[in-house]
Amino acid sequence: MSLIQFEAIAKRFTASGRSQDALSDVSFDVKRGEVFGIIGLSGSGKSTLVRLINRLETPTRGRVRIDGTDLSTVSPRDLIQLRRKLGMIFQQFGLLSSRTARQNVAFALELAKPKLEATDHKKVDDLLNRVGLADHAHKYPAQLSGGQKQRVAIARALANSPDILLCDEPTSALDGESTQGVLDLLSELNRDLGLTVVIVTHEMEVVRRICDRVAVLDHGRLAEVGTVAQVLFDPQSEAARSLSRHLLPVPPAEIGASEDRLRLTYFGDVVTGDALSAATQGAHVRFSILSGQVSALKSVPYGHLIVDIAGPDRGLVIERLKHSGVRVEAVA
Ligand SMILES: Nc1ncnc2c1ncn2[C@@H]1O[C@H](COP(=O)(O)OP(=O)(O)OP(=O)(O)O)[C@@H](O)[C@H]1O
Repeated sequence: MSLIQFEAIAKRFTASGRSQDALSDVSFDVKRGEVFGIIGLSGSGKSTLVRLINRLETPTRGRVRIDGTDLSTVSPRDLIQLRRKLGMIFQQFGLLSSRTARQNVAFALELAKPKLEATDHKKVDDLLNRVGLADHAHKYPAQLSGGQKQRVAIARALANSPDILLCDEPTSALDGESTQGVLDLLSELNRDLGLTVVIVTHEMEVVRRICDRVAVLDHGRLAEVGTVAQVLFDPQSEAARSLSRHLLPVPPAEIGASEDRLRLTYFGDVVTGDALSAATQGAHVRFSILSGQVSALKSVPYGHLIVDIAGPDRGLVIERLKHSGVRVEAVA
C-alpha cells in the first residue's frame, strides 16, 4: 500500500531574480515497509524531493500525500503531529556538539515535553543500545567516529517512533566499513520495526545493498522508477544507464575487441546453478570466460560473466541461456 505519494510535483526556486525548476512533473509512490532509493546526479533534485516529504519545502505545483493525507491541506498543529511520524538523518549528522550522545537522543523527546520521565530515559537507553552505542552514551560528538555519529543521529531520529525515516546522503561522509555498518543498521530497522526508509544517494552501491525500489531523477524529471534489479540491469533511461554502468564488469582492455563477446547477467538460484555448462552441453561452440563477478542486490545474489561464444550453435546456446533466466547482451 502506498505510504508516500508524489502527484505531478513541480518545484521552482527563485533567487536574485533568477528562476530554476528543481523538479518538474514528478509522480511516483513509496510503499509502506520498503527501502526506497532516490538517485540521480548532483543537482537533479533529490534533496528537494525528500524535503517535500516533511514540508521543509513546499511544491510549486502538485501534491504530496502521506498515508493519504494531502500535506498542502494540513493545519499547522496537524503538521507538527505528522512530522513526529517522520525521522530524518543527514550527511553531516546534525548533532549538537555541546551535548553527549545520550543528550542528543533525549533532545528529540525534550522537544515534545519539558520534563522527561523514567520511561523516556529508558527509551533513550534502549535506542542507544539498539544502534550499538550503549558504551558511548556519555561521549560528545567530537569523541565519536563518523559512523558512530550517524548512529546517534539515527537513534535520535527514532526517538518519536516514526513510521518513515528520511535519509539524505546518509553514508556520503563515511568510509567503507562505517558505510556498511550504517546500511546494515538501516536494513535491520526496516526489517524489525517495519520502518519505511527513503534514501537519497548518488552512490549506486547504497542502492544495490539495501534498496527494494528506486526512482531515478534527471534534471528534475523522473527518468524511471522500478525495482533495483529492473533499474540497474534493464535500465530504460539514459540517466539510469549511466548511473548503473559502473556496476557492470568490463572486459579487460588487454583482451581486445570481439564480435563474439557477450555479457551474461543472472539472479538468485541461477547464480549457483550450471546455466552455462547446461546451455553449451552437446553444442558446437567454443567459449572462453574473460571476467566474472558475483555480488548481491540486498540479499539476492546476482552475477555477471563476460564470455566469448563462437561456433555454429552460438544462437542455440544464447536461446538456452535466455530460457534458463540469464540475461544476454552483446558487448561492443
Ligand atoms: N533553496 C534553494 N534556492 C535556489 N535554488 C535551489 C535551492 N535548493 C536547491 N536549489 C536548486 O535546485 C536544484 C536541485 O537541487 P537539489 O539539492 O535538490 O539536488 P540534488 O540532486 O540533491 O543535488 P546534490 O546531489 O548535489 O545534493 C539545483 O540546481 C539547486 O541549485
